[in-house]
Amino acid sequence: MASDIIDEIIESRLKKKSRIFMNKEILHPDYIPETLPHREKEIRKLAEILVVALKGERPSNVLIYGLTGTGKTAVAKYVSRRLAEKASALNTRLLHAYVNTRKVDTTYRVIASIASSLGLRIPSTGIAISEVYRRYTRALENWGGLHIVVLDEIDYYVRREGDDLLYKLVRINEELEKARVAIVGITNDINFVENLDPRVRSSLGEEEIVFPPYDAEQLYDILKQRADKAFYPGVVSSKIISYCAALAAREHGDARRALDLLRVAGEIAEREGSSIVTIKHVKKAQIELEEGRVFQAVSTLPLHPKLVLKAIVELMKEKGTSTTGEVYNKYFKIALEYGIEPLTQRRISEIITQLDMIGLINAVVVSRGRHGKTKLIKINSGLLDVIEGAIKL
Ligand SMILES: Nc1ncnc2c1ncn2[C@@H]1O[C@H](COP(=O)(O)OP(=O)(O)OP(=O)(O)O)[C@@H](O)[C@H]1O
Repeated sequence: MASDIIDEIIESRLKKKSRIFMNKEILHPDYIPETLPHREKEIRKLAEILVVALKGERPSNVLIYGLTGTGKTAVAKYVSRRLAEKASALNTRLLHAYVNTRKVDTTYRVIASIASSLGLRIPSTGIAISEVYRRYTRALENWGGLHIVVLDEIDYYVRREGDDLLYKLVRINEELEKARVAIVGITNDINFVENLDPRVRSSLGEEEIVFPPYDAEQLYDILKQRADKAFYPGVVSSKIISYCAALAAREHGDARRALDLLRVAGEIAEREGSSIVTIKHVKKAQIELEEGRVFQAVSTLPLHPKLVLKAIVELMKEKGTSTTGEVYNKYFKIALEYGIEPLTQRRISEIITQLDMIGLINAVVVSRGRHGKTKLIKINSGLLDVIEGAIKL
């Protein structure tokens, strides 16, 4: 029986050609288009810093910041790839490495990944980090060229592993005679830089480029360029593109979010057997994406914030709203039920503020007359089930 269902799905999905997507890959966040509209200034600035590499000189290290989805990764990959292509045509020794240090999550793997772009094969375990580093330095020196190393999402890495590796990398040129390394660090956390070791900060930020958020018109152009190649003609009207652009512009001008919205709206249209994408599909996509984000945010919370959220969910279900004191009492009980030592009320107040900042709850300060102030805490009722489902203890 079950295999019949599978056969049926395979038959209907694989054999039926999409009427919506001509090439869905084009809407994928990792896809880098031939041109990046509205990033000409940033491309020019990064290329002007790095171009000296083609003359064999070491470019300054660069720190790129800007909010999520402002094209930092796309621009850094685009410029370093184009320079490497040019270098190969000119017979100049220039190679580039790109590592997302949030995904490649240990120091060992980060250096191994950087080294692999020089053709080094580092075993996945078994040698000391210092040895991997030594092999990388030796390979650089034997090769004698310029290595552009793009380290994306470095704030995650530094929070997790500290800034030792960055320190080593920005100092590596002192150990090298023939080869040179230039670092391009990318982060969307503006405060991150302030917490760096001052020596790392001054070397890494020899040059800084700030990426501003996109406005609705710029997002329109970005979406239009991708939509023209991703969808069959007539499937997505300019009204739909404007609508997605306006929604994403309202939420800090994030191109990734705008593209996700368009892609998911297309998927919903396809699932529903429609031949065009409508505003209704975009609205549904918005809900689907929001639920996905909330689920992700909740499931990656540490233990105590999860317990606090569980307390708030239970109070929401019992009485529709709650105060800081009630949340603490409930949290206290739940923690004991799970055999976990409860934190102080003060820590719980901080956690409530953090949950509010992430947008999982809504906390408003209210006066209780002589009894001072408290917070009224609520959860958007549309998200209650998703949040509850995501709290796994
Ligand atoms: N100017 C642009 N033209 C075309 N596509 C763009 C442009 N800017 C961003 N994008 C696309 O938006 C998505 C997100 O961009 P990107 O990954 O570069 O953002 P980011 O600033 O690095 O964000 P994050 O901090 O989340 O990594 C990618 O699919 C990228 O191709």
